[in-house]
Amino acid sequence: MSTLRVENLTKEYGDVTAVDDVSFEIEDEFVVLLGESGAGKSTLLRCVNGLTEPTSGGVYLDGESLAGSQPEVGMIFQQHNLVDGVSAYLNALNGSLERSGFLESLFQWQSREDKKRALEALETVGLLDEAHQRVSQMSGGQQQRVGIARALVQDPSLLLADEPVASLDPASAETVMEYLKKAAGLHEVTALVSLHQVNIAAHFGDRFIGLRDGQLLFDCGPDELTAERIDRLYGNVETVGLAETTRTGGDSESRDGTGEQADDRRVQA
Ligand SMILES: Nc1ncnc2c1ncn2[C@@H]1O[C@H](COP(=O)(O)OP(=O)(O)OP(=O)(O)O)[C@@H](O)[C@H]1O
Repeated sequence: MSTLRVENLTKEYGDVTAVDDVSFEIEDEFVVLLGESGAGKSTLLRCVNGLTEPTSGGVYLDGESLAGSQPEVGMIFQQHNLVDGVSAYLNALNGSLERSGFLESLFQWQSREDKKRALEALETVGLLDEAHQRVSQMSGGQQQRVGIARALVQDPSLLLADEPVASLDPASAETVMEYLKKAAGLHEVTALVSLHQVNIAAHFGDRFIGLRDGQLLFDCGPDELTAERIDRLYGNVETVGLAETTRTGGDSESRDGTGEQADDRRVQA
């Protein structure tokens, strides 16, 4: 397990501050990054995996600065980023490219260990029987599971996923999230996953970081993911029908240091 520390991270694009002085630390958890479109989720994840250079602040994995692309960081994208014309197995095996190198991957010089890892990763996401099927013949959910397998083959200590289920129907989205959470647990990786579906987030997250206009609005556990917090994040739009009124009587504190009390409505998973 690894510790990810994001410290005063800021990313500006001209006049737009996409990520605004965000700090948090996560360890051994499955953390969901919530926020509406444009809140800065993708930019934050891209800064963490080195695809985007922050304007200021830093990102550290186990105390080491994460600048530039890092093999310890596995990334799952919304659009799979798979090679359509080849099998699920070869796509999964491609994850080893991040560790071994381009030539080895091009000539399929991956080690026996890598090949074993690719099959194990496909088994983790329930696709061992489909290992030799072309990705282009698979459903969107299956393709995303291949994307998870590929990230696992990279043997990361930190798993990032940017809206991994945004383009899937609700049932497939649940299935993919189940496999993603299982994979993170089995491989003991810290995971940071951006989602905009609050109900799915509430079902799977161990912890929730809310971003609004690039700023950290809350950082809380499942008991503190209240409808009021979600309303503030989305402006009363997305929570219609999601929030149930339940009286908790709890007095838990938020982790964002505001000392704010959890209100008495919680989002139902
Ligand atoms: N390469 C870029 N150049 C200029 N502005 C950008 C760039 N990338 C993001 N932005 C801006 O930064 C802000 C945050 O965008 P970002 O994509 O990180 O948000 P998001 O929460 O991931 O939203 P979405 O889910 O729609 O991608 C937005 O105002 C966006 O227009």
